[in-house]
Amino acid sequence: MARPRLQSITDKKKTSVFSLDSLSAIPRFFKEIWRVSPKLFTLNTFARLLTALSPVVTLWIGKIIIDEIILQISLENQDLTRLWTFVGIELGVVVFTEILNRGITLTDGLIGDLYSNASSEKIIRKTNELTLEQLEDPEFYDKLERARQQTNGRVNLMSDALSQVQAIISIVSLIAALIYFEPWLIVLLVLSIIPSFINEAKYSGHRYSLARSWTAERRELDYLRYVGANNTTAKEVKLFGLTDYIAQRFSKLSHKYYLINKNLSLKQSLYGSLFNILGTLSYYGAYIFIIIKVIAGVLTIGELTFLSGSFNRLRNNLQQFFSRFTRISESALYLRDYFDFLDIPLSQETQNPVAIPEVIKSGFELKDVRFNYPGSDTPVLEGVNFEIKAGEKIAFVGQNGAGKTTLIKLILRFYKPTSGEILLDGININRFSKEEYRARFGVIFQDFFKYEFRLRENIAVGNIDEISNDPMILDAADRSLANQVIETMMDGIDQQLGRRFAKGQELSGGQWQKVALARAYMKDADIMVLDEPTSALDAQAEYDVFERFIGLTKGKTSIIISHRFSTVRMADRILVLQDGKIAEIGTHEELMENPQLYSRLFNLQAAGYQ
Ligand SMILES: Nc1ncnc2c1ncn2[C@@H]1O[C@H](COP(=O)(O)OP(=O)(O)OP(=O)(O)O)[C@@H](O)[C@H]1O
Repeated sequence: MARPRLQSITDKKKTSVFSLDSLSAIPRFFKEIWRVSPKLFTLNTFARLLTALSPVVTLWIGKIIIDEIILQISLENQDLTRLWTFVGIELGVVVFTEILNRGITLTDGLIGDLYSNASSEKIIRKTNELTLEQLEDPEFYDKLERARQQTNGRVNLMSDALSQVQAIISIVSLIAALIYFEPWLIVLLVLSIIPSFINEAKYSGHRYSLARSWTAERRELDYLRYVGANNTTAKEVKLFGLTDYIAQRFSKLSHKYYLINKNLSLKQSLYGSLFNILGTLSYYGAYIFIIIKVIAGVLTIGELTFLSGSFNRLRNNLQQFFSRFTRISESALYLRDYFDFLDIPLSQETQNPVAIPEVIKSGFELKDVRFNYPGSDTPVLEGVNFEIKAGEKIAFVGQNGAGKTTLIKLILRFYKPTSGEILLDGININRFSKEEYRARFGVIFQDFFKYEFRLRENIAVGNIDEISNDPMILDAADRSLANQVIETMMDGIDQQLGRRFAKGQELSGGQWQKVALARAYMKDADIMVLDEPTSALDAQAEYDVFERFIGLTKGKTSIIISHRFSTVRMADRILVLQDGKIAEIGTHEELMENPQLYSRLFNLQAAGYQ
């Protein structure tokens, strides 16, 4: 828990000037909103400007009407034309304002929806631009988390900020009217509002600091919620009776947050109510002041209603203005998180990339490759030297944690070696455009993702441009044996998979693996990388899959990771990794002749089958 505490201290520093500092993100925010829909935004702003003047106009008409009524009562020959005209005008203004208000609510909602969709899309796109290294870093992850949150907050921020502009116009017009009659009332008003504003500002700053310093814990809470209430974990949770454990862990942590938050809320409301009473007292002070003036004959009854109405409106408007201001500053802090996330610098794209050879001639060469995962001092790979010849099928074997998948991640450029280099046809792979380089690979990972989309999509993700190319998808399915899965589906290739959505069909582990393997066949890749592609397959399916694989990928460079030696032995050469170093390398026969790790592990597995 050391990190959050430290974070909250630094955040406090940051938020002490929060109200002005955070507002710097607002202009960019409005630019984004404008881009989402210039038409709706213009309509919305225009409607707000018009409604902003309605309070002072209706109060002023009200004053004229009351004075006119009093005048007409005192006359013998009454002429009510003027009176009814103003009543009519007031009605017109009220109806028009109501229509405008409806329009504002409608456009607020529409712009909000568009903006929230656009910002979610931006987050998805930005996430893709980040490296695995950045995404695995908890600090980056927290940023992502904070950017993802508050999507609704950002929408409210928009209507708050626009309402603020509207409020300023109303306030200025009401102030002008008050100054015209009684400038003193303004002084009284400002004095009564300021303490309440300071209170609001102070506590919303604290609230943000708290929320921010709890990002990591909130992530934990989300995770506990996911583990405790999820169809994929339900089996284990029930079997191991984990509900109480998870619920208690959740409630302990969430209650801690609740208590701190409650404390803040209590203080904020306590002081808030006190300062509100001050505002009410000031209103009555002003009211008495105006009544005395009316009795003294300085002001008319119409002016009394106008002034007391204006004063009250102004007080409410100012109070809302200030509390909205603090709300805006608070939301703007979250907005800054969102922009911070969008502005995370991307790792340098390869400058002046070298063209990738059309046909791979000599293959890969790893020269003295060493690697530690970022933030860790433990070497995962040490002094790794070997070649993968063009067209060769090489298998990586070794015990759990030996570094096999890591080696693949380096070859695929998810990470850069800490030292040493990886060459393709003699050129350092970092010199190729990352996108073009990766496009040459057909890959299935050990921890492939089960997209709860249609079966078609689950295969086409290997080459998403071909999502509508049924022959290609079916062909890839044939190669990976996923055709057997398609045959059993009610909706065939368009079967929804998983249980999350309606009509979804869950697959068995092996069926999922066949579907995922088809992704690697979705393009005519030069290099195939299969990281434990058959671990969930039955013995017959595994044999069939590999027999096909060998036949279909003749002449293609392939890397296979497997713990099954029956599979591994089909490779041209086998690289045995042990604790991040190459222990042995050679053909199956060569390695079997040496009484080392490979032959020991092979015999161990073979003995298990006897
Ligand atoms: N993202 C990561 N961050 C930090 N360490 C990692 C990460 N991924 C793997 N490691 C560590 O690197 C080492 C090698 O892991 P790797 O996944 O390459 O092993 P492997 O040989 O593929 O194992 P397995 O047979 O179990 O799949 C392990 O000690 C693991 O703890």
